Amino acid sequence: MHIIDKSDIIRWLPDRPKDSYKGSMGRVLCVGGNTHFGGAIILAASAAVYSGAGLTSVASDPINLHALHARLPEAMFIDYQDFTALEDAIHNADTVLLGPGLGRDAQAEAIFHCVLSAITTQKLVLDADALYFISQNRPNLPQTTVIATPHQGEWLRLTGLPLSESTVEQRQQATADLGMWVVLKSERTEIYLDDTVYQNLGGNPAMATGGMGDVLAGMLAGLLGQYSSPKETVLSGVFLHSYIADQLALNQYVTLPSQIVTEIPRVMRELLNAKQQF
Ligand SMILES: NC(=O)C1=CN([C@@H]2O[C@H](COP(=O)(O)OP(=O)(O)OC[C@H]3O[C@@H](n4cnc5c(N)ncnc54)[C@H](OP(=O)(O)O)[C@@H]3O)[C@@H](O)[C@H]2O)[C@@H](O)CC1
Ligand SMILES: Nc1ncnc2c1ncn2[C@@H]1O[C@H](COP(=O)(O)OP(=O)(O)O)[C@@H](O)[C@H]1O
Ligand SMILES: [Mg+2]
Repeated sequence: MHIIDKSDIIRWLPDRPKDSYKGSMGRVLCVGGNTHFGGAIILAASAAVYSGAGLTSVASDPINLHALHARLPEAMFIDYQDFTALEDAIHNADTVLLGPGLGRDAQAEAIFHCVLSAITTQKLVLDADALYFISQNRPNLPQTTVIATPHQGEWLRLTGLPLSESTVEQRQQATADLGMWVVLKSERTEIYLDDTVYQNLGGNPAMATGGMGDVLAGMLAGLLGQYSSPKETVLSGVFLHSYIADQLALNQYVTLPSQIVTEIPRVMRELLNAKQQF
């Protein structure tokens, strides 16, 4: 098992090219947020925007429209019940995040299948209720980069393997069977990328707050359109999420997911400055 190394993260950080424009910095679509869990998709979309994504859209229940725009006017909005608009939005994106706050009812299931079948080349991040539907239905996945971000409960539901009573080799095999890259979240998050496994040593108990995983999923989606290597992106996103949380925990008893979001641009700048000093 490899340990994620800060010097690699710094080296991999993309310089924002001088001729960058919004269309070249990643087009992200975040799908989720039912009438109860709008906060989950708003946090994820905020994390994508603050991670530097050029264009971010949210496909959600219309009840979340005003809250989204009050928090994040940078995001565009689609009613996720309008499948024609949803499919168009997927085809206009280069990365899709599916699951935070989606729910598990029949409407959520229909949206889940609509997104899976509309994906062509888009990279796909699956979290929360999208992972629930994967574990229930075992659908065919699109032939593109697919990244799942389960917590231990979601991992158990997906694979039947309790984290504490399984070996790395068993988890590697289970990941290969799933046919996705897996970010297995815990206090020592493990990242399963094909035949290589990484561990992230960052993170702390001040992160034990609802919405913290939604922010990680949004960061991964936001970064995927900016890095050239998806593997480096996943490792960088996991590292940055916990690195920011560890900085905040020096002065805070608890860290709010939205506080991680607002720190992302500053910390990425700090690490980019370190890269440019070499
Ligand atoms: N602001 C919002 O709108 C927010 C909305 N959210 C949305 O809520 C929806 C449901 O998501 P979920 O994660 O709460 O539910 P689920 O998938 O059933 O997992 C819980 C089960 O797993 C188990 N478990 C074991 N180990 C665990 C671990 N380390 N971490 C966590 N769980 C662990 C756990 O065991 P227990 O705690 O009961 O012992 C329990 O049996 C989803 O749409 C999500 O996006 C959230 O994102 C928060 C912010
Ligand atoms: N004690 C802890 N130590 C390190 N990281 C933690 C701790 N508690 C939570 N986290 C991190 O917070 C995130 C929680 O994700 P998740 O359970 O999906 O949250 P939510 O669904 O509420 O958004 C993961 O990235 C996990 O690694
Ligand atoms: Mg979660």
